[in-house]
Amino acid sequence: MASTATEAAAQPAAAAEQQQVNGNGEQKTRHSEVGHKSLLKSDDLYQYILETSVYPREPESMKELREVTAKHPWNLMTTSADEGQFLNMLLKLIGAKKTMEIGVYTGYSLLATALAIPEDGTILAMDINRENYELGLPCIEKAGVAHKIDFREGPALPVLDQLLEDDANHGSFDFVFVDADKDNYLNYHERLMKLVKMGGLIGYDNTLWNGSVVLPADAPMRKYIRYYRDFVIELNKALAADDRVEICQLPVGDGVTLCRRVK
Ligand SMILES: C[S@@+](CC[C@H](N)C(=O)[O-])C[C@H]1O[C@@H](n2cnc3c(N)ncnc32)[C@H](O)[C@@H]1O
Repeated sequence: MASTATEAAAQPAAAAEQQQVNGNGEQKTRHSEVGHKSLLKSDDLYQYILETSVYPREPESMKELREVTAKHPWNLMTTSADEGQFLNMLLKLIGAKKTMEIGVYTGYSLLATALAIPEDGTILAMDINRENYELGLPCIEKAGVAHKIDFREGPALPVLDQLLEDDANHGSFDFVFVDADKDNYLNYHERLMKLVKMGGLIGYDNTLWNGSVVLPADAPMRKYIRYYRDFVIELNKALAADDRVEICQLPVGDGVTLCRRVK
């Protein structure tokens, strides 16, 4: 179960050791630390993407929500602006109408979704914490898209089980974004495979888990990174072996794996 407090304790992306050869031909170890959680390990390149392609096109309401979130102590949990732009484009491309989000926090990915779906589109949004959702809600209301959102406070798993009791919900969702407790992703997956329509998409966030998926088990890692690392590795293997979905793992943000239901 994710602890928001421990997630909040997250520091910027992990420090990286780089081997470099200096002018005298000597091997040198350079210690570098990037100040963002994108897996693109260059501040300059990442900033270039944000400043060239993301911020100039970011809707005003998303900018406001990002700024509100930046003042919150757990702000490292938020979906990044480039990932928000990606989700918004993806939802438009697939023409998503009935959607779901597990893990809302202050609502940046939720607003990216709400702005992408049509006027009569819906988002069933779940989070154990309503307070954070309410922090971003004024920006969502100002954008005129709050009517699309059905927010449920509490753990997501029982809500999914409840949905499954009604046959009408089976195969009915166009898109689901999962960005919550990593130790439950496989439990979500089994349920979502029944709730998402054939050809529908599930996006799992943080599937590269701060780069820790390729670190040796005994490498130094922050406590919460270590705790979820094995769950994320297990998820990635399970999704790769699951013939009910086509998959595509993208190095956007902290890694997003898209699953398209085909069975
Ligand atoms: C990484 S944040 C979500 C970020 C969000 N998508 C955004 O764009 O800002 C993870 C969220 O999952 C929520 N969460 C943790 N466990 C949960 C559970 N069992 N059910 C629903 N939400 C949960 C946390 O309260 C937290 O707000």
